[in-house]
Amino acid sequence: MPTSVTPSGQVPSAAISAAGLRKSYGDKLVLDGIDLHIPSGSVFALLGPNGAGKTTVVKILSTLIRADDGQARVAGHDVATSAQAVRAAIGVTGQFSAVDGLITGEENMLLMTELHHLSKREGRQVAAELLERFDLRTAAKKPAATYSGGMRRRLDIAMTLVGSPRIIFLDEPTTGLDPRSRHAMWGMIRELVAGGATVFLTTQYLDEADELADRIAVLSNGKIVAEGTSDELKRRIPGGHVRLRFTDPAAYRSAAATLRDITADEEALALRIPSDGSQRELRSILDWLDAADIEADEFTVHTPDLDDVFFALTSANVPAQTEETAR
Ligand SMILES: Nc1ncnc2c1ncn2[C@@H]1O[C@H](COP(=O)(O)OP(=O)(O)OP(=O)(O)O)[C@@H](O)[C@H]1O
Repeated sequence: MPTSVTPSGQVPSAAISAAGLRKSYGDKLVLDGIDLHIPSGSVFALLGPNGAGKTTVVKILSTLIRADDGQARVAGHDVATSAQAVRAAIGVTGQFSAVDGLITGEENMLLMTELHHLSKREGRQVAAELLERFDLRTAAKKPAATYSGGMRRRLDIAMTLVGSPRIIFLDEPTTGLDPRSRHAMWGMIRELVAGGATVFLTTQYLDEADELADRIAVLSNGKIVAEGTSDELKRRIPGGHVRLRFTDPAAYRSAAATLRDITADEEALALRIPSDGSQRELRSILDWLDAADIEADEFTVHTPDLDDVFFALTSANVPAQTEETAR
């Protein structure tokens, strides 16, 4: 759901904004001019293949490293000149967890409450509430080293929430989790947003961005090559088609000879007919097959998904887009 306008018709303030961020490591240009505008209370997903620079963006925005060039503001503060104010407003869970495996989940939480200068009583209360909320109450007295990957990740996020940050960076929050834990994590992220937080998520998983994000940016070769809602991104690339599959090679050959504008896959005995998947087009394809007396064993409709978008946009053959077309 796009969140560019609130129900009252106002444009929400940006929780995170950036202009022209650049970063190199030695000769390697990692970020080549990144612009961002992320409204408060929304989920933004930065999507990109391994090594695209996602963590580097998170590190710059969370003041862990400095950009070589460009500006960024988080919670209204400049990351370069007001790093302390930025840190006070954000929570970050990264690929390198803050969880100490040698102490219990509860002790990890209490340590965090001390870092946030909460009183002992308040600290115990906040820790207990968060352990309960993240389904860790029964495991609270066990060393974190004995936790599963999903439990560890939940503890990590619970620790991040101790200071009630309004802006939360989640760097690949579900990498390595099993499907059940991933879905549980998605539920928790939705709860954070329902509570008013802004979430900046990095992920390699397209379904995760599709599920959670109001807006998605695709990072490739140091640039944002596309940005929009999941539906907007899917509309930008062709790829919709109807797939006909045959079991009888003679029927396949006869159909392949009769139909025009198709792509044939001889090995799979399958034909692809370009289509936008609309009811009108599907009806005319079916009429057309009937008229030609073609009976396929399988008829499937394929609409472009985020996978198609991702592969189309991050393929090495696709030239970088201009600012105008990428927005
Ligand atoms: N401290 C560093 N010194 C040198 N190169 C670095 C450093 N940190 C990151 N890089 C390089 O910068 C590039 C981007 O790294 P980054 O971790 O931001 O990518 P990513 O998109 O988060 O990847 P992944 O999904 O694998 O975590 C990579 O090629 C990486 O090797």
